[in-house]
Amino acid sequence: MFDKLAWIRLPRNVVVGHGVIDETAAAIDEVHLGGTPLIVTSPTPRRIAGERVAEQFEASVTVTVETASFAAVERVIEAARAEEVDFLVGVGGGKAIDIAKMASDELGMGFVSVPTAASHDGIVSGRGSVPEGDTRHSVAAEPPLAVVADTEIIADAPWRLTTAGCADIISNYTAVRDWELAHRLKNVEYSEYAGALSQMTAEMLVGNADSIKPGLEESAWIVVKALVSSGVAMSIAGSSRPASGAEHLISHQLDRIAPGAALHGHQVGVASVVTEYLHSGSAGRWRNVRDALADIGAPTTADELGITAEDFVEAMTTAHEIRDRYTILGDGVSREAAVEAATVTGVI
Ligand SMILES: NC(=O)C1=CN([C@@H]2O[C@H](COP(=O)(O)OP(=O)(O)OC[C@H]3O[C@@H](n4cnc5c(N)ncnc54)[C@H](O)[C@@H]3O)[C@@H](O)[C@H]2O)C=CC1
Ligand SMILES: O=C(CO)COP(=O)(O)O
Ligand SMILES: [Zn+2]
Repeated sequence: MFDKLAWIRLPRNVVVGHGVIDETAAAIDEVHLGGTPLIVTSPTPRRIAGERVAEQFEASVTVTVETASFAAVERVIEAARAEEVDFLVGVGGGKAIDIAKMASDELGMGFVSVPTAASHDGIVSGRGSVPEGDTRHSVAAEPPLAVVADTEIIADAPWRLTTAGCADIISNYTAVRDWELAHRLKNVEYSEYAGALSQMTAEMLVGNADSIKPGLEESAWIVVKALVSSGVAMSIAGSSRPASGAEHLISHQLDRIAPGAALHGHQVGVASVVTEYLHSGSAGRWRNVRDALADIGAPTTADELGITAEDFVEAMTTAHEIRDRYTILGDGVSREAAVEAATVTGVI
């Protein structure tokens, strides 16, 4: 019997442009979501965008979250049930959006994604990324029915959030290499479409690096398009594999070892310099990854991340334990190999 199944869930409305925050209710109405929204946001995005979304509805409820955790997801679920809302809107960075999409999944309610920063490629994906104890889960979550990305708001956000989003995209190079490796060595299911889309997204972003500059709304436009494209690759794959390999495992480990030190995108970018070195050696493409990061002004060293050499090496040597995801880290790199890779690449 033919037993393959592809169930690809994509957003129906993706609205990107200047001032489109004020079209949020219209974009929601078009996908036939009605009633009272629960707006899931964090303090700054609430002020910048959450209130502008809320005022487009007769009634709404807002919950403010601070961290990506299962406890925060539970709190949102309880609020949604207590207030008898009809659908959820995530307004903010990656954490608020992840919490909203995971709560929506549990509640069986529609989800709408309103990113206020181009800092991560989870704005479209049907995945949530949450730490728990010693592990980091990549869980299936409700993909957005609509995405509303206001380039005016996103261009006004601190520039480092945009360079983090670029670095999250640049890390697709190594994520795809890890995925191909896992396919060859461990027979992990691989989608050529998703792999090619993810890699092409990184290539296009790097090709447009000259147009990605602070203060240009055009930059927000280019980066949001890339983040959407990368999220679609994850939806096609049905996993975060096209956009998350060993560099993400190292970053997730850094979140545990040095919490709050740097943005997710910046961490995965620096980590991808060393994982590219592990893939292709000293003559390989790690310089291209480093130069692409440097061109858009993202960190290329542990020091620029605010992370000590010791912590970075510890993250490299323990990252394989965080999740059952085969990558170039195999069953663990030795301390000597980690120090060598991080030193040759100038990361430490
Ligand atoms: N589910 C998925 O497929 C993916 C999930 N992620 C997750 O997303 C998270 C990283 O997302 P980030 O956005 O980097 O972190 P974040 O959500 O913590 O946002 C970073 C900071 O920027 C603030 N912020 C957002 N918009 C702003 C604006 N316009 N002006 C001023 N401040 C603003 C936020 O309030 C927060 O303090 C991680 O937890 C990561 O694992 C990342 C990529 C993909
Ligand atoms: O950050 C991601 C893609 O950029 C996905 O992270 P996870 O693999 O933890 O879901
Ligand atoms: Zn990421």
